[in-house]
Amino acid sequence: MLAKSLGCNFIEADDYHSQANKEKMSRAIPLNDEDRVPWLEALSGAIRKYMMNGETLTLTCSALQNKYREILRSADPNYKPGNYTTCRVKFVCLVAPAEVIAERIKIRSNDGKHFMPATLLQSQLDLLQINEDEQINKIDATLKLQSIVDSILLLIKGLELQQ
Ligand SMILES: Nc1ncnc2c1ncn2[C@@H]1O[C@H](COP(=O)(O)OP(=O)(O)O)[C@@H](O)[C@H]1O
Ligand SMILES: O=C(O)[C@H](O)[C@@H](O)[C@H](O)[C@H](O)COP(=O)(O)O
Repeated sequence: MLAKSLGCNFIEADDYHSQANKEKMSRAIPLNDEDRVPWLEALSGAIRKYMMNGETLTLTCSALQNKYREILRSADPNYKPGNYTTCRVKFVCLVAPAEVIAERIKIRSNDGKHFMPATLLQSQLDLLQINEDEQINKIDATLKLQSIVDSILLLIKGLELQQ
């Protein structure tokens, strides 16, 4: 929905997972850094391709830790580690109580449309870490989808005004 509103490209990060990663998650085994790094590097390469073409991209991704987000930020060839404000890769964190996320994952995996079981949620929440200095905006993910999209569009407008 956000990509449609922006008229831009869209990537769902799960589509970049190897078959081995998907199988591991479907067996309820959390990924480790060795599994994640090639996946994040492939995503970073995709971001860079769009950026170099002067195109905008919306990416939905569980980039749980700053070290993972750093790989995505490095898609910007001018990015200097830690220079979050000038980096052209921006993050928005969708926040919801664990019970809400668990319920949504359950519904989704019961539909048989996704490899991720609800039992993996706790390991994801344990890893999730956002540092204050990254200044990542948080949006309430319990809102209606249209309100979430509108809030992100407002944030993007704010960022554009700063430049
Ligand atoms: N704001 C929302 N309100 C109600 N249901 C939602 C909302 N956002 C996502 N969902 C539902 O939750 C499930 C997981 O959403 P999804 O976009 O696949 O999340 P993620 O990719 O972050 O795990 C989907 O079935 C989706 O329809
Ligand atoms: O780093 C990881 O452990 C995985 O990449 C993992 O985050 C997975 O991709 C999603 O959690 C499942 O997909 P959804 O984001 O669609 O729930």
